[in-house]
Amino acid sequence: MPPIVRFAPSPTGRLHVGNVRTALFNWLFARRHGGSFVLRLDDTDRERSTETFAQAIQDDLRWLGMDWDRLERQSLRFAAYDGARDRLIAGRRLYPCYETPEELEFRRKRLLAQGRPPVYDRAALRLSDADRARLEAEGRKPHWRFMLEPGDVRWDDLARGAQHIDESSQSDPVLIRADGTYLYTLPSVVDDIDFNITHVIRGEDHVTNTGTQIQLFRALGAEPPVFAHLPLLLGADGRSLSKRLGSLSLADLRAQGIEPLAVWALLARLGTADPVEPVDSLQPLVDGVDFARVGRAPARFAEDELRTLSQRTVHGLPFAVARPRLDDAAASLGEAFWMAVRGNLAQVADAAGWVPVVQGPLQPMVEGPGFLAQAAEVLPPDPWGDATWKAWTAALAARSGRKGRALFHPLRLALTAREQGPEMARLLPLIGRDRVLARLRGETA
Ligand SMILES: Nc1ncnc2c1ncn2[C@@H]1O[C@H](COP(=O)(O)OP(=O)(O)OP(=O)(O)O)[C@@H](O)[C@H]1O
Repeated sequence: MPPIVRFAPSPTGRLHVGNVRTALFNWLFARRHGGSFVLRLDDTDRERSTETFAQAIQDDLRWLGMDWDRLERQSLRFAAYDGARDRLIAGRRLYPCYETPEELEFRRKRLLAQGRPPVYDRAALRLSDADRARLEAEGRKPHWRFMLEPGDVRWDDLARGAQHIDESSQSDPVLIRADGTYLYTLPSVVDDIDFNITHVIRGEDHVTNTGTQIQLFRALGAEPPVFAHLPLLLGADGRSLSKRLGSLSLADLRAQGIEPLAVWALLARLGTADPVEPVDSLQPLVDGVDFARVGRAPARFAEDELRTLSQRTVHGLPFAVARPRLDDAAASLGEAFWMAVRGNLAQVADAAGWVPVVQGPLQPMVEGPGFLAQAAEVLPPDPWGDATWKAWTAALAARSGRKGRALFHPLRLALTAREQGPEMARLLPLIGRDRVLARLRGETA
């Protein structure tokens, strides 16, 4: 059966590179195995989630070139969560509790003082109907706990290997707060069941919830999915990343002109057994995705590494990939122009800077006129091609007696008005004979 995976960010900020790494592992896994990818917006927290962030997350993922087969929003699914809640209550797996945070804290401290684990004692289960009625009459609202079954919960994690959590040492988790709002666990499991998620691929921040979630899947009559928990990505300083703090956002990288393929190449390979190297399509990353090759230590994200990789990516970027991001003038010059200039660009947008060199107008930089007049005299006739530059400079060397830098540099200055740049052999036919002649005469052309 083809896998169905999901990426489930909360729209409480812009995506950071850590979120993106988890997103792209999901996407790569789905594409590698012919499966599908669900984007699920965890927007049940109405105070912190915003529509602007929900849109921004989609924009950021689209900028990366990531598509999704299905989009879901938790805020539209409360009926499903309420249904699951009612089934759990009917099955006596969800029970109301009335303790205040202060009472719980007091009990926790007392247990610790006695040298016992601070596990919730299920006192609420011993309340009679009359006790509950009295508490409610006092104005107390219940929060709801999920009754864990004792013993080990085991799963084979695709990234971490065999795992187990002893649920006897855990407090029954609260699934619904006293104000009636759901914590993360129940909506997430209900969605995973309803969307037939086969593989939950996410950050290690969720490992500790997994035992409870597996029990919840079973309590709701479903088989748990396969899990893969990947190490969290850290900042270069070793600090954790957070959407709410705005750390290392994809939006910033985009504004800096970072190449999306470089983001993929770095995040898919960082901290794995495979070398980080530029790619010119997603295919090698799709083919190579393998959670067993991801190291167990948290990887650190270094922006300068990304910048270097981004430049190397641009240098090898096929025209078809670059074209949609070129301005009209650069795009209209076609593949030959792109192939000539790409090796000299820090980012795709910089191609625009080379358009006047090819198309004019350009004020040439000319040294004394004698040499350039000789150059004009031996300029080969049309048609021009890849070999023209070599033929021309050979003839000019013979004519002028110059060689090396003294031969080539004045030509580059006259024809491009720059000290450095793309190979002249490639630029020359793009500039064209008439414009070359004018520039050799020192005219703006
Ligand atoms: N540093 C990280 N490295 C890798 N994955 C991460 C990292 N931080 C979060 N994730 C993953 O991103 C997905 C979305 O999580 P979530 O929306 O809670 O992100 P968050 O950055 O932790 O959010 P917030 O800062 O708003 O709490 C989850 O699968 C989570 O495991």
